Amino acid sequence: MEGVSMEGVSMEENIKYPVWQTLKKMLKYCFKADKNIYLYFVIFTITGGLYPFLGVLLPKYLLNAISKPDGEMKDILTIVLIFLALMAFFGFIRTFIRALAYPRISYVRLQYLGKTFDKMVSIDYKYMEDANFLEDNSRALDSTNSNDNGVEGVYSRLFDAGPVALTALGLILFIGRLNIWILLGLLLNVTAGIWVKRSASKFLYKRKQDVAHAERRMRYYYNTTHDFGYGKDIRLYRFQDRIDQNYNGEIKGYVKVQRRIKNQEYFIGLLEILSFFISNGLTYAILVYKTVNGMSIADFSMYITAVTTLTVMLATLAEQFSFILNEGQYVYDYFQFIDADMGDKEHQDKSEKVKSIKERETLEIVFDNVSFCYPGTDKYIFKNLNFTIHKGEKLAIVGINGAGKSTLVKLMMGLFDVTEGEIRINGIPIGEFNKKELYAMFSAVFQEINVLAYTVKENIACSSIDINEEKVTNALEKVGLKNKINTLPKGINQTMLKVIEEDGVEFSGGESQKLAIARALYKDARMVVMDEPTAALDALAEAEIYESFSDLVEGKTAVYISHRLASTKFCDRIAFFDGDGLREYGSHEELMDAKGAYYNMFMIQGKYYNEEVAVSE
Ligand SMILES: Nc1ncnc2c1ncn2[C@@H]1O[C@H](COP(=O)(O)OP(=O)(O)OP(=O)(O)O)[C@@H](O)[C@H]1O
Repeated sequence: MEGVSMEGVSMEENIKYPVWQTLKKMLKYCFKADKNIYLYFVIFTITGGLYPFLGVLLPKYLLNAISKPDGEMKDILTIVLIFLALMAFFGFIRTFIRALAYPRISYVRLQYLGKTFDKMVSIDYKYMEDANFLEDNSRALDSTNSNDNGVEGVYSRLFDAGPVALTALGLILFIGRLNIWILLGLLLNVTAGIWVKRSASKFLYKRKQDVAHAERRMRYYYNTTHDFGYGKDIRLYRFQDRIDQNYNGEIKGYVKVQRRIKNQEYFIGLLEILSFFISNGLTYAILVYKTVNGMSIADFSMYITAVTTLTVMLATLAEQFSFILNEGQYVYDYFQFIDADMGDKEHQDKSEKVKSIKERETLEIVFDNVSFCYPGTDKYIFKNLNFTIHKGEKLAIVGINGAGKSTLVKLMMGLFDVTEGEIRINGIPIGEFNKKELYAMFSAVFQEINVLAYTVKENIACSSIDINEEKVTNALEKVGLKNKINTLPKGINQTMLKVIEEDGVEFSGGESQKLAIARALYKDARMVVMDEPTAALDALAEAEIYESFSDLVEGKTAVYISHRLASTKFCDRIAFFDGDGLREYGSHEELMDAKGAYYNMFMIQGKYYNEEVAVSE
């Protein structure tokens, strides 16, 4: 695929792209999405294309009527009225059709935007944790975000270009019959205009990485100062000065990029002015010469209006054409982005080979000589890791911060691909599963909880159809949220968050965590993965979850990551990770007897609990 590196999905700074192919694709897409736009285009082109001719012809007819020796006021008025009536008629239709078509064009653009949503939620997870991913693709993504640029900009300009092109064509034939040099002068002017705009845009496109980089950094300051979440830390730790200081540095960087772009535009803009002078000089010289040699004043006036109108039309056409060329580039990036396989395409050959395991079969997961570094880094989080999570086993994963506990579960669930080695689920390498099937095997609760602006029951069932309300209520009861739900006016039908509905309910951190556990319970997948699921819970709620843990994971293989070592007691085995990988593995009793790293950590944590208990006693 031209210009796109599949691995990093970063666009090369290649400013060539297949314009016609891109436009053809856009036109086909528009036809599929809304055929009426084509009908409107035809009417708009005819009415809008004829309209300017009225302005060109009016002066000639008027001057002829006025200069007639026996000319009457009545004739002049009739001419004016006929022209005005025709102008009003064409003008009205043109404006009316445009008003009908534009919302439809916006609708088509929103369909493109919807496709980016689909894409973003189905591409491999590894892209979501890649800091450069959004930056590399920002122009492709932005191309669906505005009414003025990108997809909608190109459609609007194509729509508007119809009448302009029709008028220009008529006037070219009209003026061409009089004198070909006037036309050539005008064409020189237009070509220079297109060239100037295209050069400026190419330069801007080449700098797009710099611009996106500078904008991302600027946006960071906007987000941190506007996000309530940062408000407390910024005030209490006096981050204001630091923010000011850094922001001022960023502005300088941003302005530097903008200045380079504007300087370039300025220099090439001077050439455009030069071509304008040449073209206009030529036109006036030829028309004056012709009038001196016998052409009537009425014709002089008509040709001057025709040339002026054609100049405006060609300039508009040039502007539209350059705009389409320039913005089309971002639409091309958009298509490249949508069409690129980022793990979201079902492969014919792969789906034939796709393996699956029996419906309710309990899972066994084997890490076979697994090594892993995050994409774009060379630091190994694991090297030659070997261990097995047996069928039905409850494994606690504990260890120091940054040891790779969360990374381990991300690998196990296929969110990242291993760098070396293999992970197998019931003997099948995870790469051979269909991604949807793989994700369906896990009920997971993560450290970060994401509540969506849907109803409580939709947040738990993760669907809006076929919700088993009894199952929802049971899950809520098991995680201790029943009382909370009973206080909500609409119960499980209450919308969450205030982003969409004003009466949306906001849960506390702990309540959201309980909701996430309820979601995992409802999913009832074959394996349960809990990554710090009780970090935000109070001691009572935590104890309740601990007590009901066996019930929650009954008959399933389960992995429980926690810094609270008390949680390890209800697990069958413990895997202790330090910065160098898996350090200790065994049951709680075995590891305590071994008096190693786990024993030390357990004793240190226990010491403070015991002291606290002693003090309170
Ligand atoms: N997307 C990422 N890209 C690059 N490095 C990452 C990424 N996510 C995590 N890391 C790094 O991987 C290492 C392991 O992180 P991980 O979150 O797995 O540790 P953890 O054991 O779960 O830590 P904690 O106990 O603090 O939650 C850390 O050094 C972290 O900085």
